[in-house]
Amino acid sequence: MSETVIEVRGLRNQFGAQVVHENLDLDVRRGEIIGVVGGSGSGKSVLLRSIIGLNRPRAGRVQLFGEDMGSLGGERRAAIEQRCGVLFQNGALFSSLTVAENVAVPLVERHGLPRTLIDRLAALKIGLAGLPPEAGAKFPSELSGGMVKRAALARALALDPDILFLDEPTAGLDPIGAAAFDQLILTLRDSLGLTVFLITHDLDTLYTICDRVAVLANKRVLINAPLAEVERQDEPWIRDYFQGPRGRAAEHAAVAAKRN
Ligand SMILES: Nc1ncnc2c1ncn2[C@@H]1O[C@H](COP(=O)(O)OP(=O)(O)OP(=O)(O)O)[C@@H](O)[C@H]1O
Repeated sequence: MSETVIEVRGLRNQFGAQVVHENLDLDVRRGEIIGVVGGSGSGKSVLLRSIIGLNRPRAGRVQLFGEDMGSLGGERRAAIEQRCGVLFQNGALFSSLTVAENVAVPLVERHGLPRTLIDRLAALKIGLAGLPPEAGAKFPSELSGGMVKRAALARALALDPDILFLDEPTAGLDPIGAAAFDQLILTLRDSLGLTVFLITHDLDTLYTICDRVAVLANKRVLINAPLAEVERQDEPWIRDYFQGPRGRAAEHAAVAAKRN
């Protein structure tokens, strides 16, 4: 079995009286694309933020690459954080910077590299994310929704991460744009050997690119397994989600795509 790169144990998150996670466990293996699903407000983004250290849990522990993030400090922690690239829900690009400048931000912050090298690396990442070279000079407001996602992806790839965290990357894209983005994630995983933690509501994404699916409900991960196994669970949320009309349509589309 492949190495576990993210290990979450006994996680508890609470805001005021609202308990979002209680005794939550999750394992993510090297090289897999894991799809994280759950109802709105079930705590998917809070889980992501807890794993990358932007949210301090009330209890439990998060290990990345075998290191306990709660007890690490300083340079060691920064070195591990650098191995994580994140694409936030809305892209979170700086609107006053061009795409190339946005992609350069992590390179400038972390490396202190010469400017010419930073510019070349930024151009490389822009290409990796499937954008044309001229997109580098544009501002986020000049881009389509799909291009904004790709620009944010280029920035997430800036420091050559081992794990890519994506929070609803295809939300707001048309079906063709969403399918193209899915294929890009798959290609990047295969070519760069990434592990991908992907929050999504997009059933097509689950059926086409995810190796395993983690379902968040009742404040914890109910199941973390290949889709075929998840679908068979007799649990109300899972049944409604996968056996409803949208779930069935996505399944049929995936079967038809594999046949062609
Ligand atoms: N910083 C915070 N302060 C207070 N409450 C918060 C904070 N962050 C998240 N929450 C609450 O935690 C719950 C889970 O939020 P989260 O954003 O993780 O949900 P989600 O599953 O990602 O939802 P969606 O699918 O709608 O994006 C929500 O009720 C949210 O309001």
